[in-house]
Amino acid sequence: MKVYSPRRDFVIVEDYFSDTQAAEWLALIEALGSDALRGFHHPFVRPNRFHKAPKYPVKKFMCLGLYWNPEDYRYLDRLPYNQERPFPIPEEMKNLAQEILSQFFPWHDFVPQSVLVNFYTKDSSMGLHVDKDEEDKVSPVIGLNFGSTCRFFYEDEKGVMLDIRIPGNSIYIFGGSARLMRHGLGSIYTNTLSPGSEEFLQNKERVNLTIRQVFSKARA
Ligand SMILES: O=C(O)CCC(=O)C(=O)O
Ligand SMILES: [Fe+2]
Repeated sequence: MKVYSPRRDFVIVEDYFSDTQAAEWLALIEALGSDALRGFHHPFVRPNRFHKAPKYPVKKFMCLGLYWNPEDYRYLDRLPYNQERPFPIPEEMKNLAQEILSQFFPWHDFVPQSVLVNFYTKDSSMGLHVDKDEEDKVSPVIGLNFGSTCRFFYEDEKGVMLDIRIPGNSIYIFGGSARLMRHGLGSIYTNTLSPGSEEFLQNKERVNLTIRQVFSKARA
């Protein structure tokens, strides 16, 4: 494992997952993602003044727990396109989040309420943005990364945009003074699949999960 902080309150842990662990997480994501009603889909996004037929920036997407609606940026209990309830966040993923925080980030009462799963391919990227659709804007965001390495842009303490490479089998956490930093995704590098993902992902594919607390007070 290699632990480092590109800026204050932004922690990256490379080689966090072994190849067997990565394969187990990817098998779980594939199983959930292949469900026709609640699994991966390409979300609708609203036309805007620049794009008559905009596309969501990743190939496919799903949520566990609360659904983040890419159309209006709100969190929902049910999928807006078929009124199903999303899959709940698996217990082992909730436990993983607690374990990650206890090891690498000083935060105690984190309640995972939504997991956004983004599936990137060679044409995917994600523009600079701030994760600010959560009512709770202080609980950290935990990212799990599998597959290809990507270029990750982030804002430092002075507001300067910098970039780093985020490989598969790594995690990142941003909270505290980094919780509202701007960030975005650039290119995905070729021939960088991390060990354990070969069975599930092709060259230039990447899966990212972000585990979030959405509401300020845990909901029953
Ligand atoms: O893919 C990533 O690492 C980040 C995704 C992201 O920024 C988001 O879903 O808000
Ligand atoms: Fe984000």
